[in-house]
Amino acid sequence: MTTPQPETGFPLPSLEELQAAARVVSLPMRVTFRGVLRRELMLFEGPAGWAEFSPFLEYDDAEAASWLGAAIEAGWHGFPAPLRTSVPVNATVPAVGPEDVPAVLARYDRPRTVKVKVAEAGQTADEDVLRVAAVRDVLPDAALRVDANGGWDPDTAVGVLARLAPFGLQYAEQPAPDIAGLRRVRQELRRRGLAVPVAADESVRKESDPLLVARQDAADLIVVKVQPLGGVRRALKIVAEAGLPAVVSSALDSSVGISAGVALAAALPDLPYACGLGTVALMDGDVVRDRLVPVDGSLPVRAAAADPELLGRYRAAPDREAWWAGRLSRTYRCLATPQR
Ligand SMILES: O=C(O)CCC(=O)C1=CC=C[C@@H](O)[C@@H]1C(=O)O
Ligand SMILES: [Mg+2]
Repeated sequence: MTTPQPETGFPLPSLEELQAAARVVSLPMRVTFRGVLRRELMLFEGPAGWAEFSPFLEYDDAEAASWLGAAIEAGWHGFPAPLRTSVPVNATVPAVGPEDVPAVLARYDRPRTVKVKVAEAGQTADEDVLRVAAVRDVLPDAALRVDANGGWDPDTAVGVLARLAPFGLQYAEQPAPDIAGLRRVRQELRRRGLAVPVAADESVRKESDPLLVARQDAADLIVVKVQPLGGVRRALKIVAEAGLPAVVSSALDSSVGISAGVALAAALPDLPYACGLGTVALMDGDVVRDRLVPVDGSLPVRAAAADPELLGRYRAAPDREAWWAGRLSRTYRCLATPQR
């Protein structure tokens, strides 16, 4: 172990130790999400438990560094003590056609909250409205939220949210690409008397300063994800410093990564919203036998250990293992010698 790193706040195992503990898998999805039908990820078996390192393939090494910090926390240091034994989660509906909405929702056991993806590239506002309407038809009493992933400009966001507001929206996640856009959407929604709170996701996890959105009063709440924010402890600190309500969400992880999200949700002093941690239900394969799939709208707070047979079944092809080994070495260097 090294001395505590400024980036992570805790010592790092050596690269050789990480390499020896690493496995790479490719998990099939049931439905396209973020444009992918397979989720590739690296797992480590560390002394404190199983850990996931799964930055999306297009991320560069500098962006992936905080994801590796989160995995090292999970595998080598463990999580802070939980304050609760289960956490409420939302169902997630990808940008599917309205006819596919009932089948997606059927994968979830009694959801009370649903997040619906909107503003998908190549789709129209009418498609968003039809998708949200289809969810409302199936679940008349559920809390509904939408996630635009920054896909609208501020004017479009306000226009489409005005059409979606009558369905009853708990909040709109990242309705515009940047902090200035979020501020404008928030102000304009208020001016028009539309009671749709604005949540920041990419404007927290992709900004060099995750607190900027709170300081600039650009959102009503923040979405926090363990891997991009560098671990459970760092995410807890960001939430405390932001002073805004937080929603814990996934990065489309296997059950191992989801267990870290659950650990964060379990350790937050306040958990006012259901967590976006139900995404294992969208996957067709997992590395854990007792998968962290929501039951009766919630997940238990517990660790998740990868199973040797499943690791073998979903083992990635040799060229992909080599790619991940290269990414691990480069990302480790970024983490051990931070630029900032
Ligand atoms: O929050 C949820 O309900 C599920 C997780 C989720 O939506 C996401 C997971 C992974 C990558 C992101 O594009 C996406 C998000 O934007 O929140
Ligand atoms: Mg989001």
